[in-house]
Amino acid sequence: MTFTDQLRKENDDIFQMIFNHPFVEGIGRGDIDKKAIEHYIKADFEYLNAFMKIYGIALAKSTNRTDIAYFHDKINFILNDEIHPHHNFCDYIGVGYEELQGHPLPPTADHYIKHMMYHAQLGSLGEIVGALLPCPWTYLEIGKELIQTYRPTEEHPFYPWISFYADSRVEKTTNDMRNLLDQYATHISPEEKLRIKDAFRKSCQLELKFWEMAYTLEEWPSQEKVNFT
Ligand SMILES: Cc1ncc(CO)c(N)n1
Repeated sequence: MTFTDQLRKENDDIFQMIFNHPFVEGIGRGDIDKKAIEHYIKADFEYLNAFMKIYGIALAKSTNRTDIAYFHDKINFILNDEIHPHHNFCDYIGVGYEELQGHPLPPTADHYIKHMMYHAQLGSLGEIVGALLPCPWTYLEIGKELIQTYRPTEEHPFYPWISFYADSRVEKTTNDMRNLLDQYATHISPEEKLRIKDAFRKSCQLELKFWEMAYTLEEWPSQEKVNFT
């Protein structure tokens, strides 16, 4: 069993909770509260901005051209391709994408990006990848699960979203990241492996909580804004 097989197995409890989350099931059924989608997009636009910055840090810590090219491609993928599932949600709720950009992050999304940033700033390349990997991996499996369970056709309102994440490009992103981490894990200490496991599990938990954040329209206790950067 590879290191990432082991990570997947040890976190199967969370993966199953994600598949059974009412927001995720709502994508499959084709009905989600419009306010929840709006909340999701507002947070996810900023989340993906943070994700690209972390790819940039991973790129800076890379030691060979293969890894540099990988992170470069992934930034491009978020910038130019991952806007499509967002547009699918925006079209469904009838709100322009621009209106949903530049909003402060609710607590869970704020926590998630700071968790990734922590490993990016203080950890090894392995730790960064451990924190990033649940992002494509959970979405790939959500896409596949939804296809299997709901067999959506092109008439399904979220067909573009579901087929985007079930697609071979997201599968390749996940597999490339897994290969990178599996190779990395062949020459690290048991302590570092534990740090990577911790980073990976927390990201899985925060993926689940991100859906819950959108579903419950989570906000800070006081909405009074501080300066948002
Ligand atoms: C929170 C979150 N996790 C994963 C993805 C997939 O890239 C996303 N768009 N947002």
